[in-house]
Amino acid sequence: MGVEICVEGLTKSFGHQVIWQDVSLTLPAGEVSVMLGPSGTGKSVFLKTLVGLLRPDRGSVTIAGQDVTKLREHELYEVRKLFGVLFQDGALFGSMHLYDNIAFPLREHTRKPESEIRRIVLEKMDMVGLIGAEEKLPGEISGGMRKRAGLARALVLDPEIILFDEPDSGLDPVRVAYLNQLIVDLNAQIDATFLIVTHDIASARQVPDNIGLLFRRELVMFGPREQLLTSDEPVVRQFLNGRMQGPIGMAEEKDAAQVEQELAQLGEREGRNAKGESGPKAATDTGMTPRLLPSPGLARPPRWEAIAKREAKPEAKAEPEDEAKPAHKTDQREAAVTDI
Ligand SMILES: Nc1ncnc2c1ncn2[C@@H]1O[C@H](COP(=O)(O)OP(=O)(O)OP(=O)(O)O)[C@@H](O)[C@H]1O
Repeated sequence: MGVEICVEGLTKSFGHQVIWQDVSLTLPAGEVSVMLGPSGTGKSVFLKTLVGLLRPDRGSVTIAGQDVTKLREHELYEVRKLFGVLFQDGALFGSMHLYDNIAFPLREHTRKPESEIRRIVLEKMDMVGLIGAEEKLPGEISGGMRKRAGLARALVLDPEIILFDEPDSGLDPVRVAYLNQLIVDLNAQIDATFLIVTHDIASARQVPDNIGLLFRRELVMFGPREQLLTSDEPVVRQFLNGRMQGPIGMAEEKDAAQVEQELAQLGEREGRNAKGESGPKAATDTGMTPRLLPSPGLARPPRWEAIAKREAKPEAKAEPEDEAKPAHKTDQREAAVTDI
């Protein structure tokens, strides 16, 4: 299960406001990818464009041989069946019990008998740890439970692709940790292609196979997790370390002189020069974070062995030919598999 999503030269604007341009990347089938970026850089717009809810100005989104951007409404309806989407608040119907909320897509899109619907709903509720909460209303449960109910609903049509829009927003750190484990376990079980938009750096470091970063109306970088975690690109380093020094400002971009001065000061502390290039002591915040593994007893997808080997020798990734490049200029997956 799981299908590849191939995005090429995608540009989206609203009126004169360009949201992002020339975005190219491949979300590999069955893998987990995370999209990061400061607020307002168009991550949600990107998700909506993948599902065909928004039309781009230029470019293509190829899924299972079809360019989503060119499809008519009735064709999009079919392609959307490949997707499960977990919206920020779970997007549950407030007046429906969880059971009916989760059964909703099955009743809307299939002709399955109620006995079959019951089997599927209970199976998905079990997967997200919600057995026993069938009769609860969304208003009676915690935010974490609402997210899990939204996830169960996203799963009922057995999607090949699951999009998560800030699944961790509004959750405490412990609930986020449980949710991350659930995401990793689900991916191991159903092997669908996952794309997660998040602001939670700890999650972005541990959960995905691939990370992308949107900034300044473009995709700064997209590539395997270890390449971004060890990258010297100033925007990537600033974002993954959640600090003020660097090109990303409070509300807008900073001017070049200010960025240079900040990075020089930071570099003095960490042994790097103003461009962010590494010196002997620069490893402080570019280290690898251990990957979150599926729970014991879950079979790991076949790609895990290759990824584990690759990550076991991240120093090999630091060599120039293996460096993550701006995603629209090179195919990151080629670089990713060179030493597997
Ligand atoms: N339908 C729309 N019409 C006009 N502008 C829109 C529309 N949808 C989004 N935008 C604009 O696109 C920009 C990007 O919005 P988006 O919600 O995708 O950002 P984001 O990166 O997901 O932000 P956050 O991290 O804060 O959720 C914003 O300036 C927003 O106002």
